[in-house]
Amino acid sequence: MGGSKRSRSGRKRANPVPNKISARQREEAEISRIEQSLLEVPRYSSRYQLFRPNRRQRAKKAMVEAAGEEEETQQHHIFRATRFTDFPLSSRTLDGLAAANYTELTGIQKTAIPQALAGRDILAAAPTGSGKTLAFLIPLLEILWRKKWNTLDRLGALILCPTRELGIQIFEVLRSVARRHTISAGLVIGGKDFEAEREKVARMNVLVATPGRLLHHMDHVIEFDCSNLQVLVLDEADRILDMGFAKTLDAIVANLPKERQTMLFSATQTKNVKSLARLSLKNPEYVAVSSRSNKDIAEAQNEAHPSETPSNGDKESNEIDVVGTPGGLRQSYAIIPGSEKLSVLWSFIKTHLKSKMIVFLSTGKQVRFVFETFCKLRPGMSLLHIHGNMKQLKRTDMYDLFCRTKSAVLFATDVASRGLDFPDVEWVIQADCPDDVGTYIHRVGRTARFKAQGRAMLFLSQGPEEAFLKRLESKNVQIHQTRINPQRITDITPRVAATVASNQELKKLAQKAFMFYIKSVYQQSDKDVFDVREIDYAKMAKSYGLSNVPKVSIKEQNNDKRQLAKRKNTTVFGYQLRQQNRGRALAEQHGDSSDDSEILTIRKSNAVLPATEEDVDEYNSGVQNGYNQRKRKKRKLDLLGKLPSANRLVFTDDGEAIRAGDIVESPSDNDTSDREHGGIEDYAAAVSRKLNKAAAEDRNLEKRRVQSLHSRRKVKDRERNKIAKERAVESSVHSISSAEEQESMMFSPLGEDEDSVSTASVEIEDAAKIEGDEKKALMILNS
Ligand SMILES: Nc1ncnc2c1ncn2[C@@H]1O[C@H](COP(=O)(O)OP(=O)(O)OP(=O)(O)O)[C@@H](O)[C@H]1O
Repeated sequence: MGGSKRSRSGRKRANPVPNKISARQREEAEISRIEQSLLEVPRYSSRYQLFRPNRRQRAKKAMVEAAGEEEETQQHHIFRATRFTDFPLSSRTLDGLAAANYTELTGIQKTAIPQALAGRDILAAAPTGSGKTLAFLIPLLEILWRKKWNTLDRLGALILCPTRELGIQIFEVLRSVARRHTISAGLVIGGKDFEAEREKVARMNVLVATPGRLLHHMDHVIEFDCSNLQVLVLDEADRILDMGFAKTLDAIVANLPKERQTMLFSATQTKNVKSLARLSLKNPEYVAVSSRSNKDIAEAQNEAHPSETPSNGDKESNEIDVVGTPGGLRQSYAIIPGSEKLSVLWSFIKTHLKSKMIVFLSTGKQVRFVFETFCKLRPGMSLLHIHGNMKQLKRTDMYDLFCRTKSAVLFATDVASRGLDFPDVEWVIQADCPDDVGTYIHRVGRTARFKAQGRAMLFLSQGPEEAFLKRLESKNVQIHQTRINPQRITDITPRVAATVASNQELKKLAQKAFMFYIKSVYQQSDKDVFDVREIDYAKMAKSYGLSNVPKVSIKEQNNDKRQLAKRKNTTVFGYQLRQQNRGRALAEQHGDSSDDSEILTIRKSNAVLPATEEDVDEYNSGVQNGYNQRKRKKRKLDLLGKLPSANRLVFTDDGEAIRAGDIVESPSDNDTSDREHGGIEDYAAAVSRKLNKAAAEDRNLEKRRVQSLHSRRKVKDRERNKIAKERAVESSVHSISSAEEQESMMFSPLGEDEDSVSTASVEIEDAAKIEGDEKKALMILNS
């Protein structure tokens, strides 16, 4: 056909595209240029190290430093980048970033992106609101683009995050920066239509997912193939790696190829080698960036090496690396009596009517109670609430509404504490003390995001909670005391009491909020900070508008996981895994189990329980196990005549905790004979008496059953013998049987019949009747 065409005029025209490069060729040239420049990206490893260097590595480092090579590697142009355009990125990604108004790099983006682009495993820690999302999304897009990923290649990248709202948020950012890429991406989170997702999930190249829902797809969608996965990202990695998600994560990782790039991001990064080992990281780069002036603080952390042992109690000190709070954040705390918290909170809201704030509370029940009560008291600004047990649609509505609104209060559980990027939040109030420093860091991180300023206020109850300040101090969290002027506090207790008294629903809610709060304090593992015995129950109940203190009983279990594990001859880890399956406990912890009973039974656990409703959703496989365990336990209790354990703690109406074994109940009680005891020995004797009595009853029952079985069998035998005897007579008449047979029949068990007469007279009468009938029949035959 030739390389040229003729024009209409007949003149020979040169080929229009002899030198023009096709789009494909251009892209290939771009890929090879980028790959070339990434070949030289040096590792940080001589400065940023996750694992303690061995002697040889230390010697090598010393040599490198002596030769001044260290300086040289850090001078690589990629480390001097300040804008996205300084990085070797595809024009597709750069266009997407520009369109979304991202131009300058943040600290974590500067340090993490080059290492990630070079294909290395990464453990990244940077303060909240410092742009970690882009730090993993950009490399992920680039890696798939360089590999020319398309639909036929199936799943190429997977991003796991702990909550649904965070999943939605990450997906939105992905959509905005990947607008010029041709890959497909999907969002897989709980609370959405599974069937609708299942059709699409297998066709996606990138998935943003919560662990439970993803595992559900892995288990139920045959076509869902992850064997080609290139990149795995764990956002809020320490949360996903903790005990709450352990089982699900392990199951997910088992479905993924070992040859992949893994990236972990969080503001409170885990350095626990054991939990990291589950991800099979390959020589990971540890990238930590502090808030202050966005400078890397890896040098300071070089000495702080990860713990090899699972921690007990103070989780942060061993496992979690806290890289500080955002630079624009001012933090303060106030010490107030627990019973005055609601009044102080109300007064605070009333003096900040134009602000946008988040109020964190421990349980879903408290969130609902405070929200409903404050709504009724009408503070004069919008009130919203979000917690794990809300319907997903309502949850998303609340999230959207709070994002859009300029001034409002959002009452929330820790479901909203991680990763969420609500714009322009001015205040974060922690009305209840957070579980640990990690939770504190994430909660306050909902304000002062990126370059914004923000304020955080922590309410600590007088007493043990003040010890939380020491925890913050140990992690260099700068926090200042604010003294509350009593003159400026409006005591809302009478108004709350009147509102609660006039509304039965609210009263029930108040009771539950009270009980679940006590329970949440009791379940905390840091006993120096959280102590139920220090709570003034009467005052606390009064502040919730209740005239009586709701009864709360707590079943105490052994405090020490290790001891328990030892007794059960299992590892601590094994014990913790079993603990996670307690689905109901999870639901209760976050507020909204369906248990309406007045008396709440609390089982203590030191295991870190999943924190959100989706955990419950996602651990539904575990729920069945928990249910069976509870059923077994209930049967055991029934056997004990429903006697409680001697170690159980029971709270009196005055809030005093006493052991069940030490209770002397009133004579009016039904079980007085057994329960009137003054000490553990009497109590044990009572239990043992009860058990012996139950065992004796069981034995009698069994004896009677065996006896009746015997007598029935004898009657049957007798019947059989009668018939046999008849047949023998018959055979002698007709000469059918042999002589031996006749003999055996004649001497067969006739003697026993007499014994059984008394026990089965009715049957014998019948047998005699049959005998007579048969004889008649024979006679007729013979005649
Ligand atoms: N390079 C950038 N330029 C401008 N804005 C940015 C940049 N990187 C991130 N941001 C903005 O900063 C905010 C916080 O980012 P992001 O949510 O990624 O923080 P984070 O570190 O993941 O926080 P958290 O620890 O709470 O999850 C977002 O609003 C995001 O749009």
